[in-house]
This record gives sequence, structure tokens and C-alpha cells, in this order.
Amino acid sequence: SNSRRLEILQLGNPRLRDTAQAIASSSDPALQALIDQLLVTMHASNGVGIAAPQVGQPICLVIVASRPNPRYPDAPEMEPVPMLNPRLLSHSDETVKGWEGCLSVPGIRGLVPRYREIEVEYGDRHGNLRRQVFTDFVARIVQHEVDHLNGLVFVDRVE
Ligand SMILES: O=C(NO)N[C@@H](Cc1ccccc1)C(=O)O
Ligand SMILES: [Zn+2]
Repeated sequence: SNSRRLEILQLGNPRLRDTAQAIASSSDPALQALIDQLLVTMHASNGVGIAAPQVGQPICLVIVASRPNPRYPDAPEMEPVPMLNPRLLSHSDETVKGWEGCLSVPGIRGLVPRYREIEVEYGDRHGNLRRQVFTDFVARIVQHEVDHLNGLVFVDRVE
């Protein structure tokens, strides 16, 4: 199917809204360039996830990309998943505490409680709507990235 035009939600900062204006839909070539830039930035820092606001783009776009690397040697392998307008549909009651770091909070780790299982609805990079269940470390990354879209970093959740 041809790539559908998915309106990507913009984050609240009115001052920055105009810069986000340029990347307002999944059919915009600037969006594909931004996704590729996020992947490069994330890999350059041995990240396993990244959110667009971390590179100054106030739009609802994250990438979840768990893989074993020097910073997270036990991380499971997965294909990187860009998510437009990610939305948590449901979650387990069960939470698990695990160590997290953040590319925007360099040099520290914290023990953060996260839901063990979540169901997420998001647009893929072509604007197709997807629903997927994530568990354990990958579910942790998703929750960490969605927090960034709501102005939260992991240190806000350390108990
Ligand atoms: O800062 C980011 N993403 O926003 N990157 C984090 C992602 C992350 C999330 C949860 C647990 C471990 C790691 C990183 O250290 O690669
Ligand atoms: Zn982060």
C-alpha cells in the first residue's frame, strides 16, 4: 500500500512548533531523513533507543532498537523500530526494576520501575498503524522513550 499520510503529533512547546511544522506527516521526505539521522546518532552513542526531542525535534517520534552493545551487553537483539505517535494501549500490573541510562543524562544509571509488559499502538515509518506487545527490556526502552515525549527522564522515576 502507498505510504499513508499520518499526521505526527507535535509536542507542546509553541516556541518550537514552527520547526516541527516542517515534519508534519509520514509522507514527508524530511521525516525519513530525521529517522535516519536518529539512527546514526543513537548508534554513535551505543544507544538502544532515542527520542526526537533529544535532537531538538519536538515531535512524537522515537526509535526502539535493543541490541547487545558495550553499554548493555545483555540487551536482546531486534530490528530498530521507528514509532510515530506511540501510544500505550495497556500494560501489566506487574512492574520490574531495572537499570537505565539516558543519552541526555550522560554518565549515570538509575534503578527504574517499569511495566513488565505493554501493548503499544504506533505508526511505522511509512505511516501504517501498528499494534505490538513488548516485554521486559524492550518494553523498558519503549516506556523510557515515550517518557521523553512527555518531558520525563528516567531520573524522575528512580524510587
Ligand atoms: O537516552 C536514550 N533514549 O532516550 N537511550 C537509552 C535508552 C535506554 C532505555 C531504557 C533502558 C536502557 C537504555 C540508552 O542508554 O541507550
Ligand atoms: Zn533517554
